[in-house]
Amino acid sequence: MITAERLTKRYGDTTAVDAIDFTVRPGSVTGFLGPNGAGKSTTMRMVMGLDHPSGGRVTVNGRAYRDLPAPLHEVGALLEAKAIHGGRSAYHHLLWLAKTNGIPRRRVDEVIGLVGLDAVAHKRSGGFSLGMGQRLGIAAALLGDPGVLLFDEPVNGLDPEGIRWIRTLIRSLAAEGRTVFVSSHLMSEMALTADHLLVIGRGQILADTGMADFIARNAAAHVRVRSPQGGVLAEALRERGWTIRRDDDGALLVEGASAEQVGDVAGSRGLYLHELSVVNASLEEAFMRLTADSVEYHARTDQPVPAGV
Ligand SMILES: Nc1ncnc2c1ncn2[C@@H]1O[C@H](COP(=O)(O)OP(=O)(O)OP(=O)(O)O)[C@@H](O)[C@H]1O
Repeated sequence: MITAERLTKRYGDTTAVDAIDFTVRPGSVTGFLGPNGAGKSTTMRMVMGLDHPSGGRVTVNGRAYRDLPAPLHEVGALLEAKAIHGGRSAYHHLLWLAKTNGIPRRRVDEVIGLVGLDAVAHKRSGGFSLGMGQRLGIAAALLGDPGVLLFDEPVNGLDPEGIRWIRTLIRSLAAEGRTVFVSSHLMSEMALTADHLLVIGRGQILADTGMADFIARNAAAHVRVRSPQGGVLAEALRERGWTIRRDDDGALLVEGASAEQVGDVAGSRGLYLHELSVVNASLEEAFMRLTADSVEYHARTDQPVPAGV
């Protein structure tokens, strides 16, 4: 369990983390979402004792990181760009970590097998691909068999096979009853991985809720309809009081109506339809709506359709 109470971090005039309270619970994957610069990495670094809070506190299983008697057995983390001595092999890097933390040598072989690095374990890690480097970082995080795990952008730069592997691993760690806290900018991936979400914007918690609940509250399903007479159809739909937007390919996105209602309006005007479907709300849409005010720089791409198109 990870608990933050009034956790604060200031860098000069910047308040990176602003008196936040949250609890990350065992047995499920908690996703940590927020725009660039929201304070995710800073929060994770404070959990791992790499940054000192300016105020408040954060604990792992009730203790601050520096007070944990055997930290590697309590919490493991894959943070951004791990500094690993490139001249060392994966095996020797892990063995050195194990020795300095009183972990038996056989556990090194175990974690190497677990992350699938057996074939390259004795090669210099300096020549590792991004994916192999991530696997090595995860092996190090798992070395002490900790009950709490943090992953900061674990799928950054990975190929689809690597992404799927990490997703399966993260889900299985939570299924074993561990506390798993993971940040990612890949919304589609987060939607498949996390059960619970903690959303941060400008250093403050914007949402702390279950995945399904978050999407239902912050985004609505809509109807997508495509017609060769799109302009006439848009006008007819707008007359019914529904909000219409135009998708990149010219399709109309209708909010507040069912597919049947949209089809009936088209039918009553004798308009042809080339497509009519319900689009379920996505995590990405919910995230964009919730954090719109927390993003420092953003471009509008989804403009309402002007009247008369
Ligand atoms: N060492 C530092 N010195 C000064 N400012 C910092 C430092 N680390 C982070 N910040 C600032 O704190 C804020 C939060 O940064 P942080 O890296 O925690 O955000 P993040 O949510 O992880 O962003 P990203 O998604 O881009 O990785 C930003 O405004 C950042 O510029």
